[in-house]
Amino acid sequence: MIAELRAISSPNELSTPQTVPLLTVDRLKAYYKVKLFGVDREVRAVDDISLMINRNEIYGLAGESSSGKSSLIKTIAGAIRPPLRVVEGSVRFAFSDGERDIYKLSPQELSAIRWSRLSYIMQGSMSVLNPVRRIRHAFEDFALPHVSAKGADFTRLVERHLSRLHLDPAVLQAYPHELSGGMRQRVTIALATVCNPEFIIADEPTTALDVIVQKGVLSMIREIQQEFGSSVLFVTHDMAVHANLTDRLGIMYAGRLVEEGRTRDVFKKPLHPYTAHLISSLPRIGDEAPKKALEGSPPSLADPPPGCRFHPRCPLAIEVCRREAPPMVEILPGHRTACHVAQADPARVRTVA
Ligand SMILES: Nc1ncnc2c1ncn2[C@@H]1O[C@H](COP(=O)(O)OP(=O)(O)OP(=O)(O)O)[C@@H](O)[C@H]1O
Repeated sequence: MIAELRAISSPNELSTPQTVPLLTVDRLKAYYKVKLFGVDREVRAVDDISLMINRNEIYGLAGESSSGKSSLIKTIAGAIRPPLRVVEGSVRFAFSDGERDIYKLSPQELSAIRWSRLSYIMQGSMSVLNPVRRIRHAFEDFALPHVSAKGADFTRLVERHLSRLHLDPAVLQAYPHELSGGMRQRVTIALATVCNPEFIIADEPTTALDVIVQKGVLSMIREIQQEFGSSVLFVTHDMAVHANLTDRLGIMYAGRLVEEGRTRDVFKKPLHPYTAHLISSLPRIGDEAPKKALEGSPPSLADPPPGCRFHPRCPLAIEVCRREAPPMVEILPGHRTACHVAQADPARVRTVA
C-alpha cells in the first residue's frame, strides 16, 4: 500500500493541465519572533504549508483556535507585520493580468492589487466600517482608488453592486450603528467585492451572527462567487459551515496542514484522526450517543512536540509518529493527509469516533 502512495513535495504536483491554480502556496513558513521571559523564541504559526486554490472554487480552512488559520491567511494576503515574518516559501497568484509573487512585490504593487484583485472580508465588520462615518465613505476610501469611475459614475457603480447583492442602496447614507450586525456584515462583503476581485479571503465572517442571519450571509458569498467566478478562501472553525459552503477543505493543526480534499470526501472518509474527531463531534439529529472530547490540549507552537504534532492526543499514534513528522501524501485522488497511520491503512482512521 505504502509503495503506491505518492509524497507531494510541491503543490504543483497536484495540478493537472485542466486546472490552473489561482493561488499557489509553496512550503510556506511564517513565524512570530518573540521574547518569552527574556528569551528569543519563534512561534511557528505557519510551518511548511503547501496548497493550491483553483479558479472559481470555495476553499475552506478549518482548525481549532490557535492552529494558525489567521496567521496563514494574513501571510497569503501579504498583510503581515512584525513580530510575524515569512521565514521560507512563496505565495503566488496567477491573476488574469499576470502572475504575482506576493513577497517580491513592492508596497505600491501590493496596494495596487488589494481590493481590485485580492480582497479580504474581515471577522468583525466594525474593523472596516468607521462608526462615525456614513457607509458611503467606506466605499470611497477603499474602492474609489481602484476603479476608473469617479463622482456620480462611482456612486452608480456602487449602487448597482449593492442592488445586485439584494441590498438597498439607501444603506450608503446610514451610519454603521443604524444597521443590524447581519446587515453590517453584508455591507462589508459588498465593500470587499465591489471591485470584482479574483480572489477573496473571508476570515470567520459569520462567527458572530445567529444561525438565520449566518445562512443569508453564506448564500450571499456563494452567489457572489458563482456570479463573478472568483475564488474564495473561507476560514472558520465551524465544520457545519464548511459542509454547507466549501468545495474543498484544508484542515490545520498546530501550524500545519494535516488533511486536504474535496469537502464531501473529507466528511465521508476523513484521512486524519484529528479530522475524524472534528467530524464525529458534530451533532446529528437522532444521535444520542455521548460525544467524546479530544483529550489533552493543542501544543505550544513555540515548543511543538517532535514527530507528528498531533501524536500526544492521537488515539492511533504509533512509534514512528513520535519520531518523524509525516509528509503530506495523496492517498485517494485529490485527497491528501499527513498521517503515518492513514498512509499505512486509511480505514483505521475511521475507527476514531
Ligand atoms: N502577535 C503575536 N505574537 C506572538 N504569537 C502570536 C501572535 N498572534 C498569534 N500568535 C500565536 O500564533 C499561533 C497561531 O495563532 P492564529 O491566531 O493564527 O490561530 P487561529 O487558528 O487563527 O486562531 P483563532 O481561531 O483563535 O483566531 C498561536 O499559538 C498564537 O498564540
